[in-house]
Amino acid sequence: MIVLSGAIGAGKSSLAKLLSEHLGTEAFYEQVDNNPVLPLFYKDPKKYAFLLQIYFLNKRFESIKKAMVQDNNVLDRSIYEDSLFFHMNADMGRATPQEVKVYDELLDNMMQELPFAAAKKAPDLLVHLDISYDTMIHRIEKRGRSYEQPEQDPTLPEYYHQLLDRYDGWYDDYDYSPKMKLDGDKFDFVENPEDRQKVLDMIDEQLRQRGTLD
Ligand SMILES: Nc1ncnc2c1ncn2[C@@H]1O[C@H](COP(=O)(O)OP(=O)(O)OP(=O)(O)O)[C@@H](O)[C@H]1O
Ligand SMILES: Nc1nc(=O)c2ncn([C@H]3C[C@H](O)[C@@H](CO)O3)c2[nH]1
Repeated sequence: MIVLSGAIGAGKSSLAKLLSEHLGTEAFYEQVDNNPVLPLFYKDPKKYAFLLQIYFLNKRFESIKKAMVQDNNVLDRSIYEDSLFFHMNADMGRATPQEVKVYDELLDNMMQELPFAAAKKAPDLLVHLDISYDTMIHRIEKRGRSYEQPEQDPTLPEYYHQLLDRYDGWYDDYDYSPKMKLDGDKFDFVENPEDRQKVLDMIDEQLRQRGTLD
């Protein structure tokens, strides 16, 4: 299983599609457009942060169980990033210490139940898409989900800045599996065929080193 990570609009879903087609495997996407809690969360984060987190945790767990049955299936966000989001929101006063405790214990408990707890303890590779604030905003605008637009809510730019800051430390500390970082500002793997090929070559190389690609 290959896991993609990165902030909002980093290009995870786009790369998941590209990579899974290239490898002939299956991609598993985060529940966004059909997520009934996400718009509620952006409208009233304090009320819905915990519920949204439980929603994502449940869906993520379901995806991981399906994705891990075959080498090189692609997951478009890691379960570890859910926790990053939630702890950031909690530090912003949007969840109580009790909610954080329940979440952390539930996550811990669920992780122990994953089938790979017995054999493979983690993804085969984490591919992190690193983007700047300007790229993030540009992509959020390009994609156009109404509740994510900065003009909808004057606190969103600060939320996005904080998220990117946390991601830097998170990637440096991540040690559950081999990892690689791609410059998401530089490589336009969505529009530019040359960039697409370069990115796929870099990932293939890592997979060969891990023994999951011939
Ligand atoms: N490397 C790239 N170069 C140019 N455009 C890109 C790149 N990656 C993504 N995009 C564009 O940015 C937008 C967001 O991309 P995508 O939905 O893949 O991001 P994501 O990381 O899955 O976001 P989220 O976590 O919010 O779901 C899309 O419009 C996509 O076409
Ligand atoms: N609060 C919160 N916790 C999460 O675990 C989480 N995971 C994703 N998201 C939001 C970011 C994008 O708007 C959108 C798509 O990634 O969903 C989250 N929000």
